Amino acid sequence: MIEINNVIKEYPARGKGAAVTALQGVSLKIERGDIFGIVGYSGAGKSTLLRLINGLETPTSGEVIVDGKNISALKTKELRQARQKIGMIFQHFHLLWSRTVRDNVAFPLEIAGVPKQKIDEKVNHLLERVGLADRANAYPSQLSGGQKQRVGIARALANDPDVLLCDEATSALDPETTASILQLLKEIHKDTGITLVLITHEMSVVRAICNKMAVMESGRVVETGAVEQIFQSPSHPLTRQFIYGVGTSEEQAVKEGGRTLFVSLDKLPQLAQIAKDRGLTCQVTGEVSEAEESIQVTLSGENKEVEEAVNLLNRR
Ligand SMILES: Nc1ncnc2c1ncn2[C@@H]1O[C@H](COP(=O)(O)OP(=O)(O)OP(=O)(O)O)[C@@H](O)[C@H]1O
Repeated sequence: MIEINNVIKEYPARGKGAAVTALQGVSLKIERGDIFGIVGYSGAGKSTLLRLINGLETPTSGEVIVDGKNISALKTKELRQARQKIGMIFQHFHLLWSRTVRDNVAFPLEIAGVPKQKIDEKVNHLLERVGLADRANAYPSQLSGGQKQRVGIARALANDPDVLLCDEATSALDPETTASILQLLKEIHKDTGITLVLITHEMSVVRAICNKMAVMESGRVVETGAVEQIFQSPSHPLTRQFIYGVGTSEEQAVKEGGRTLFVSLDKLPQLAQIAKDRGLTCQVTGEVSEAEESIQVTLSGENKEVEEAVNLLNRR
C-alpha cells in the first residue's frame, strides 16, 4: 500500500541556521490494512515522513509510492485525487472554529464538489459513526477534546480514504479519552479495512492498536517489525528505552557503579526523563518483581546529579 524507498529529505537552511537532513535514507513497507505505528522522540523525522506520504513534501531523493503511484511525480490534478484518498488527523484537531460540527465534516465534500443532498446523507452517516449525531449543530469550542478529535476523524473519513494518517492524534487527550479514540479507530479499521499510519511517542498507543511498528531516531528507522515480536524481544536500545522507559545494559551499569534503587513501574518514564535531563545513565539491573510491580535500576553519573535525581523522583 505504502512503500518508502531510501528516502532522504533535506530542508534548506533558514536564516543563519544550517540545512537539516530530517530523513537520512528511510525505507519502510506498509501493507494494505496494516495499523502501523511510527515511534520516536521529537525531531526524529516522524512528521516529515507523514507529510511525504500525503504529498505535502517531496523527497530530496528516493521515492514514496502510495497505492502504486509515485506521489512526488504526480501532477497537480492527480496529486489532488491521490490526496483525497489519504485522510489525516492531528494532535490539535485543526478544526474550523467558525463552522459547526456538521459543516466541519461537510467541508472536504464541498471542496470535492459533491452535491448538497449527498453531502447531508454522508455527514449524517459519519456523525453517527463517530458518536456525535447529537452534537451536529455545536461549534468546536463547545466540545471536549475527545469530541473534537471525533469531528477530526469524521472529516478525515469524508472522502472514503484508503489511508488514514494520525499525527500524535491522542497526545493532547487524557488516558480515558485516548482509549475511547483508539477504540473508535479500531472499529473503523475493522469496518472498512482502512490502512492506518500513526505517529506517536507513546508506546502504549502502539501496543493498544498497531500490528506493525517502526522506531525512528535522528532521521533513520532503527527497528521495524511486528508489534508483538518487538515487544517480546526489542533489539535496539532506543526501542528498549521506549518499552521499559530505561536501557537494559546490566554489565555497563555495574561496571560504572552508581546508585541502585527499586522503582515502581509507573515511575519508570519519569525516572528516564529525569536521568536524561541530568545526563545520567539509567539501566535496568534486576528483575521486575511482579507482586510489588517494581524493578531494580541503577543510575550512574556524577554523584551530585544522581542524588538530586533520586530526591526528585521521591518527591513526585
Ligand atoms: N519545514 C522545515 N524546515 C526546516 N527544518 C524542518 C522543517 N520541518 C522539520 N524540520 C526539522 O526536521 C527534523 C525532523 O522534524 P520532524 O518534525 O519531522 O520530527 P518529529 O519526529 O515529527 O518531531 P516532532 O514530534 O517534534 O514534530 C527536525 O530537526 C526539525 O527541526
